[in-house]
Amino acid sequence: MSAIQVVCFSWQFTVGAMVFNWFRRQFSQEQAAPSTEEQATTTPPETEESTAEKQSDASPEISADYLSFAKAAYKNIQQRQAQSESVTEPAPVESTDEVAPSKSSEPEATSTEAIVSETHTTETESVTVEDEPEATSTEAIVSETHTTETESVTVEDEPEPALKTDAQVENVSESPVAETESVVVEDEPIASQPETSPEAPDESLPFWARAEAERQARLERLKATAIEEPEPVLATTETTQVADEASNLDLAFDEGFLWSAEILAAQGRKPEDVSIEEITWLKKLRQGLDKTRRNLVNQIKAIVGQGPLNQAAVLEIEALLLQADVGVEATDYIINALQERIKQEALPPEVAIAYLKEILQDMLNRPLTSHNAAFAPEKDTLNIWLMTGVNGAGKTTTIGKIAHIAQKSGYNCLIAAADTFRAAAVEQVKIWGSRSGVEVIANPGQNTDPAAVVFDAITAAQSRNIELLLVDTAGRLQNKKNLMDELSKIRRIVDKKAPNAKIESLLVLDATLGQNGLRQAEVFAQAAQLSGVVLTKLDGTAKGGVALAVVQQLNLPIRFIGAGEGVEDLRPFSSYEFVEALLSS
Ligand SMILES: Nc1nc2c(ncn2[C@@H]2O[C@H](COP(=O)(O)OP(=O)(O)OP(=O)(O)O)[C@@H](O)[C@H]2O)c(=O)[nH]1
Repeated sequence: MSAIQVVCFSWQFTVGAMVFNWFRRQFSQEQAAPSTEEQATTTPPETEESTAEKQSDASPEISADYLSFAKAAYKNIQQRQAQSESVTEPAPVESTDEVAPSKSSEPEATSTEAIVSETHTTETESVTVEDEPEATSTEAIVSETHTTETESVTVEDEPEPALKTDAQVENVSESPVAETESVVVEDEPIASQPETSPEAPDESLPFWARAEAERQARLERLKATAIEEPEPVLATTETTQVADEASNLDLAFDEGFLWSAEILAAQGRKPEDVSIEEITWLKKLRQGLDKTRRNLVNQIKAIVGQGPLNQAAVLEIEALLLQADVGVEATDYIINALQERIKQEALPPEVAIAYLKEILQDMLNRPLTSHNAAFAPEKDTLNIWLMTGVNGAGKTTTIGKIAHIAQKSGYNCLIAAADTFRAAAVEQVKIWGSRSGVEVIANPGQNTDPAAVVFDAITAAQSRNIELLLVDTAGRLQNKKNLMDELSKIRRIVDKKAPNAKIESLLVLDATLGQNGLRQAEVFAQAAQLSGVVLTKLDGTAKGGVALAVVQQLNLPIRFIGAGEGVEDLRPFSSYEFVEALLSS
């Protein structure tokens, strides 16, 4: 094995360990594993309860705990990045380029080549594409304040071999924070670890440790049949040690980092499990919902802060919700629920907002009673996700982004370009496929039968042990009947050719269209046996409230949300995180 290959493999290993698995984040709670990757989505009642508690209990002590959590999380992120960089440093750009054409088995590290197969019977077209660097938007900035001087540190998560960040990472590793990173774990008397007292969390413990202890206790009660995998004491000791060290640092975090860390802490996450990718996404989500929040929340806060709701206040809230495209049905529901509680007593604004959060989260989770709570492709099985939606909603982009998440999360993925109605759509999906290093099955002819493409794609998927087949479908045909016929035909082919596959039919909806998008949705709902929604373009719209209208009117769960055009700008939906971002101060 050549030196170049050795470097490349060790680099890939590091990348594999570092890359955040968004699908696994969804899985973990379902499996009741003691990993800390819990999602509020899958346990709404408990999360709601704890959310409300936290909202109404924002004492200075808790704030201080959140701050130490953020510091510890930041330090851990730094530590991981420094470690990863020390391994990746020897890999120069040239060596990656050299290795890439040899088709390494790890597309993430050397995804410089993607093959697009055409389903044309006689012709197979290979397209080599250039390496698309990983999105570098995973950025968290904190300023580190030492007694006499202030130094800015930029941490940039760069799971891919982007040498341009060397300087930044060097900076980090040279900083005083990095110097204190060596963690001593032996002989450190740890008086009260969360693991040792899950039943009655010690009040003197930091907030995140109490949340973790409570979570452990909950899990103990719930998972009678689950495999017990006690957390190694070493890890806990390490966390505590890091937290202690970190809390001694004088760090001034940017608001987005702090808020994101709080959101993760509130879900029982431990500081060492916080990934920069999650922080970056949460910051982006909150920023994206800024317009909706400004229009909606600040005004609602002002109204509910005035005392018990009177008729005029109710009308005002109603108008605000309708303006945010929450829709009539969802608005009625929210107003009724609010009135139920607030008309009798005057609540402080924070408590009223906490209650509003509970109502919204409850609404967003309601479709999960009739659909799977956890949403991720099943490993070692063929999962087929049919993507539907009108042209321009972000369907192709969404397919590309999901393919990217799937690749990074270790799934074998394939795309079927079955939107043959529009020639450009096939080209577009090929570009996205190549960005993620995912193969695209297409038919070069125009207006060819989309069902034939789907048939070929399933055949290819079955012969190659593909775990996730993403099918792009046409969004606009000459008339509604044609559209319905085509979607029904595709569905028939899928059901017949892959009877054991796990099938999802996802509607991609453009949030900026608000209520108009929902009217289109109804057409698709009839034709495509929809099982979920992907809400795109939440960034920069004042109509973020449409998420509530979607679940209320369609009774479909939101599975992903998009908040940007980049490949990293789509993530699995968490009702807890969405509501927190929507209603945060
Ligand atoms: N701001 C923002 N733009 C997005 C988002 N998702 C998609 N877009 C943009 O929306 C436009 C349309 O996206 P497409 O993926 O081409 O939409 P489509 O539904 O496949 O439409 P056709 O390609 O016409 O079939 C593109 O310019 C995307 O970059 C998002 O979450 N935020």
